[in-house]
Amino acid sequence: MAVLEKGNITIHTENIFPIIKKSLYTDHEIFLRELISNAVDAISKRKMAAFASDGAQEVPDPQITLVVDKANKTLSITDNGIGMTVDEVKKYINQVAFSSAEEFIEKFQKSANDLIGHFGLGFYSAFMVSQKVEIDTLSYQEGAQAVHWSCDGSPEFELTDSDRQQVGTTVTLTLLDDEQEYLEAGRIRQLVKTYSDFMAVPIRFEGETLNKQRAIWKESPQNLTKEDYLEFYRYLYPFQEDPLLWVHLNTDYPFLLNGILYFPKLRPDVDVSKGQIKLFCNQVFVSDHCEEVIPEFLMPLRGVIDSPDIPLNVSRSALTNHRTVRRIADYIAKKVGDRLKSLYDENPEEYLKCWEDIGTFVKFGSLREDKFKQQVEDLLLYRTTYKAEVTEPKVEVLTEDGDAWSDAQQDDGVNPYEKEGYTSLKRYLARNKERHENRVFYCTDQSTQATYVELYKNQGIEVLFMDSFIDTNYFIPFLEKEYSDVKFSRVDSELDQSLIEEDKASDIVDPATNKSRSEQIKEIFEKALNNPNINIKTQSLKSDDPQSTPPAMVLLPEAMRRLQEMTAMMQQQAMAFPEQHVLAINTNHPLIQNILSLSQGSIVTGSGESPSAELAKSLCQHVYDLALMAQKGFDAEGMKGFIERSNAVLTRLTKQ
Ligand SMILES: Nc1ncnc2c1ncn2[C@@H]1O[C@H](COP(=O)(O)OP(=O)(O)OP(=O)(O)O)[C@@H](O)[C@H]1O
Repeated sequence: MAVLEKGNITIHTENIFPIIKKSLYTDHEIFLRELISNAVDAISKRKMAAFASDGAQEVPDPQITLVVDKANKTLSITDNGIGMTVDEVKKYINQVAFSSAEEFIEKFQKSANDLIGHFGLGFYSAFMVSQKVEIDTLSYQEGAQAVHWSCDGSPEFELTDSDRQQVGTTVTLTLLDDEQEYLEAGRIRQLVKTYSDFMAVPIRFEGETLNKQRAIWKESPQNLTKEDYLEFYRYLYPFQEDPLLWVHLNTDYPFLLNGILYFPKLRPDVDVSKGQIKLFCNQVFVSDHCEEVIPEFLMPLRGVIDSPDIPLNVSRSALTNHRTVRRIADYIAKKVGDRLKSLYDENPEEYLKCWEDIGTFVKFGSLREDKFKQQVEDLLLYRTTYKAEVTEPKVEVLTEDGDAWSDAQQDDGVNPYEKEGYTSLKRYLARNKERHENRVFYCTDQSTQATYVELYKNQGIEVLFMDSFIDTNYFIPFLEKEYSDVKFSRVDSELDQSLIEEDKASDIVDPATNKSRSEQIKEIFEKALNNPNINIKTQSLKSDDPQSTPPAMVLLPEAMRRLQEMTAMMQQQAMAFPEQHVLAINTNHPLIQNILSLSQGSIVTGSGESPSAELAKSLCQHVYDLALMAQKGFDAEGMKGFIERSNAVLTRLTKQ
């Protein structure tokens, strides 16, 4: 074996080997990713060369083979790629590879462990785990001489002839004593799965192919089926529910970017602050966390993004401010918005199916990013008490920026979302302009606010259900800021003028006391409840059938309730029922009128109140209990009291 050359590798840093070995401590495992990537590159170069020679050269099926030799403590990576000539080894290994390693180390030393992918150390990363690295290679070029390069981790190398017959390269690592884990089959499999799963060349080890190879995000969306996307998702996130929808990113200008982002079905126990999107660079896995590249509000998404234009050897903080990265983030947000818009326009059924799950996400995005908000503004849906009937005439919406609605109209002229009981805010406001301009009535809890909703519905007033956490705590205040004329009132905050009529009871004055009936009712209740925190108001609810309206309702004024909600949220507690609240007594209701008569008919005796006055008092209490129950239900103590009082009332009523 002729020694072709012995020499020193030219390096400028004192000696990079100790640095490679020690400083890159945490990430030793990436050596395999780097060597496999080189092998894949060599294979595609060979393909290109064959292509250029118009098929004059035959190219074998591409393959990378990993072999472990435990006795000799070696791990080798063999490819049937382009190979290297002596001159190429001298140039690419001794010079190029080293100088890029040097550059990398310089950067690395500056930003320590902060680098996102530890990319670009390339071939020399092999020295992190090896006491000796050998290259055995034969170039594809005709008449090339196979060469053997060997280096023991000092800047000295040796280059000799080799008797290799097959075109390609084998890199053999004699592992350091404390790096023996890389002789374990399980570890090798795990590394290939993690980093090189989507490399387009089969990676063979102990008789099997370890990698999946197919990177569908690099393929054209036209060639992919729904099943392809689902299968890929299930592969990336096994044992998870299927995603709701996905966006295929595919651009080559002004940066190269491919990827697929999925909207998962969010489970409450998933921590969405930790991104689950995988970052790749030319199909090589880089990181599970790419918070710096993805806009924060897109963090709940899953999937893959792959871009060689994301700089990987800068610190994470530098990455956030990097111009290309910011543009990529904007691009991704825009594409997500576009996808939602097209689904909204083209497939209302599918959009609605997803809405309950993606609604929070879309709202959060709107809160966070103005551009995104503008994009999805008209796609935000609210469940409503209004339901468009197919026979109804089309609602004309006059919005400043045109009728964004028309695209979603269907043949029958009825908005498909309204047919299903959903509306946009714009449509709600337009529809109710005549009756309550710029007022939105909403409900946050369908069961505890059912009485109120019913009351509004019966009077033909439309109520929106805004019952998610984000609605009550963030989104309503946000919408009020955005649309400064619009005010939101929860159905139980006050009784809108349109629900009440002139209180006849206030006109009827009792000559004996000089008090109106309303004042008397108020007094009876005040006395019976004897609680200064309850502000009693008398009002007359509009209805053709007063018996069907509630006799009394507990009201929590909007501003006061919101303040309490906010305080509770900041203290991370559930909001306690406000001590101070309004009790609106419906003077129109027969029960209230009966209580008044009962109370007036009572004779005050010397020893206290007459039985009918006492009954009236108990009934007042009962009316209040029922109003409270309709508002919030009872706690244990409240329930006990309520049952006791109810039994007492019933006993009294059945006494005769
Ligand atoms: N298996 C191989 N077959 C053929 N040539 C190789 C092989 N491995 C390395 N080389 C050559 O050595 C050069 C240096 O490799 P190295 O991995 O250090 O850097 P790189 O691949 O050019 O860049 P990167 O920093 O992205 O890894 C390569 O550009 C290539 O020309």
